[in-house]
Amino acid sequence: MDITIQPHPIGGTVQVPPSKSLSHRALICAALADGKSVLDHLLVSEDIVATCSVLEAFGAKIEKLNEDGSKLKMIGCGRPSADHVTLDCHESGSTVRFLMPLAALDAAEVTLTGRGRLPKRPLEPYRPIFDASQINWQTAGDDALPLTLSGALKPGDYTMPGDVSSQFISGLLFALPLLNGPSTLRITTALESRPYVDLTLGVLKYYGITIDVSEDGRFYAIPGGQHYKPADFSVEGDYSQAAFWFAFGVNGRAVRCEHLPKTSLQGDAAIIPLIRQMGGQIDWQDGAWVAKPSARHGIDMDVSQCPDLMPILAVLAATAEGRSRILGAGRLRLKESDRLSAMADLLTRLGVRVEEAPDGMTIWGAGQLKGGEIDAVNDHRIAMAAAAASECCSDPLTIHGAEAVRKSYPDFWQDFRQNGGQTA
Ligand SMILES: O=C(O)C1=C[C@@H](OP(=O)(O)O)[C@@H](O)[C@H](O)C1
Ligand SMILES: C=C(OP(=O)(O)O)C(=O)O
Repeated sequence: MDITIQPHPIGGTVQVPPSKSLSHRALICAALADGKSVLDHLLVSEDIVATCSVLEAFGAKIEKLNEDGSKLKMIGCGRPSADHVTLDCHESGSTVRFLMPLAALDAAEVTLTGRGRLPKRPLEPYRPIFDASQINWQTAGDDALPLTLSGALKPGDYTMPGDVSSQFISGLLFALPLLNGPSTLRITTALESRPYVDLTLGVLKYYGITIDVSEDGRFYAIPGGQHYKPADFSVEGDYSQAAFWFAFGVNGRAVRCEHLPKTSLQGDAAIIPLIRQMGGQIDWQDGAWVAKPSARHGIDMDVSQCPDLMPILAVLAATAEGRSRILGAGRLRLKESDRLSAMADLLTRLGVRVEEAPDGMTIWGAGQLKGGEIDAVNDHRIAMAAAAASECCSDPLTIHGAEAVRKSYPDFWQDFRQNGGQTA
């Protein structure tokens, strides 16, 4: 789907969609509990559909309690039991990494498949752990999806790099407590995207799972024989998605983002101090964050703990005065697209001077951007960052592949239009 945007200031009030990360976690924990949990204000998007379909293949039962499925009753299955099934993880890195250890919990044979770029995104950090459990790991020879696993995950003392994806750590934290003995997990590098592991620990605790973690987040002691306890859960708004609206607000007219808590375990809440550090105005007003039109200057930003913010931070840098540097972004090349090269290409096409590096980029603020055509490269965050950039374009901007937003924010273009976006 192509969308052509006539540049126009964006402003108004937005109901921020539910957190994708928390929606995945609440669904998984409720599915592993032995009993009924009511989950409310869940995100409804392609990635969440993927997680729900795998959880149902594990034996969980899902009953929608409203039309779009944002409220549902989960009848948990306790321990997953999936044998000789194919688990379609769509394009969701969270789904495949969170659920792979659970799929290998018992001596089952399961095949995991993926779509788009998912088969190319790393899975090998799990390989030594699965090999240690004598789990048979069968692919077409490139460690990628489709992947067939058979065998049973065993308790043990495991190690894992912390600079590929935090999702591998979360995946082990979901599964290891269910084993019949204790395990430990030691992170062998710096831990990046650590807030996501903290998010996992928080939801696990809410569902009755206890894990001891060291101060630096690089050592986990996981008692076995634990049971998830059913619990109702209501999902808070998504700071990763709110970030796009904050950019609209500081570059256009004021934007009020509702359904966000003032503080959150979500790592992308870092967008607020980052915008303020640039000189942008964002205030907590009557129970919501309000981003207001405000000039900004360039800054240096380390995104190693908040990688999903990189696309919108690149746009905020391009529309600020002076130079900005984005650092700690090497892992952005491993997402739904190579986001570093995608954003360097997008901004260059819009007339911005960008210097790309292996793990980041330098951006010279251009104030006003040119119009033109860009490709969302099948990446929801690139599509939404392009929309944010369009607000500062002198001419219309056409986005090819704008439908990519359905992965995490299916109503994005509707919300965009409702807040002043002019699209053809
Ligand atoms: O655990 C999660 O919910 C996520 C972790 C992050 O991945 P990495 O840990 O690979 O950075 C992030 O990019 C992704 O959108 C969601
Ligand atoms: C990378 C993302 O998600 P996932 O890893 O779950 O595909 C994202 O939402 O930007």
